[in-house]
Amino acid sequence: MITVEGLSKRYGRHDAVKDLSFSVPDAAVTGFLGPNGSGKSTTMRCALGLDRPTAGRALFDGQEFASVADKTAVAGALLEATWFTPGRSGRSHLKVLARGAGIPDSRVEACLDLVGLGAVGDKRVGGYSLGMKQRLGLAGALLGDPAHLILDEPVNGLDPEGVSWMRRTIRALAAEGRSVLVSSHLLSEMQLTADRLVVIGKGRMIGEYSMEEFLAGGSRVQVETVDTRGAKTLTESLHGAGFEVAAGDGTHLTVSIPDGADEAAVRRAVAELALTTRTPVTALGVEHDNLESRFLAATSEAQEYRTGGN
Ligand SMILES: Nc1ncnc2c1ncn2[C@@H]1O[C@H](COP(=O)(O)OP(=O)(O)OP(=O)(O)O)[C@@H](O)[C@H]1O
Repeated sequence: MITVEGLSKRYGRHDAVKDLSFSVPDAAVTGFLGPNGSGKSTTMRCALGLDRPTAGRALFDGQEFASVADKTAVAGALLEATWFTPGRSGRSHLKVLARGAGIPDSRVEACLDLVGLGAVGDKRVGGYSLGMKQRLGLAGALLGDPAHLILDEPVNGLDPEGVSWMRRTIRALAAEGRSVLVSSHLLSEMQLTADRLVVIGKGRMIGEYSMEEFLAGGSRVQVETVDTRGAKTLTESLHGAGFEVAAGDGTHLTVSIPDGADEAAVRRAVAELALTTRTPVTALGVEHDNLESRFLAATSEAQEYRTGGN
């Protein structure tokens, strides 16, 4: 387990992260989410001792990384600015890392195969695509067969097949018992990859949740009627039955499903009211919040950089 305790990092007068506390349990994938500039990379660097926190600490099974003897067996990291010598081959890059850490060359071959670079291991890293570099970075992180993994934007630059491969690999690495902390801006992908979420904004904690908890509630029945008269009639009868209804564009209704309510029962109740009020309906279905809509709602106050007009 990785435990982050009251971590703060100040650059000059700017708090990059402030009093972050969360945990990254074993045998699970913990997604690390936050808008651009919210402090994810800073937190990861501080946890790994690559940056010195202004306050607080990160513990790997109770020990600070700086005081761990066998670092490669404790934590492996894939960070955004992973540096490669362009003229060196992927295999030779890993061999240099492995020798520095007293890891046998046989492990280099195993890691190259694991990330699917076995056939191109002798090619110069300078000729690798961004996706291949991400794979090589992951191979480097896995050399010491670490108990904990810290991955900053690992799907960055991967094509759809690569993204799906990375998801399966990350999940398999966690299933072997590792704790995995992974950041990504690809929220639909994160929804499929992570078991838990740590959400931050402007360097502060927003919350720590199971994926289920984060996505809970937030579902509604969407109804489309043929005309505005029907929509009005149905809205009135839904109100009469105690439902919360938001009107859409005249023929569209959104009926909230209360937290903990049986979705199918609410959908049936809406359909029955449409029938009893003789309201012709062209569409009726349940819609769920996804990670993206939940994330945007959770971090709306904490967006450091916004797109013009939004
Ligand atoms: N070395 C540094 N010196 C000064 N400020 C820094 C430094 N590193 C990061 N920052 C600032 O700290 C804040 C957090 O940056 P960080 O890169 O950790 O965010 P992030 O959540 O990883 O962002 P992104 O999602 O864009 O990668 C930002 O305001 C950034 O400008």
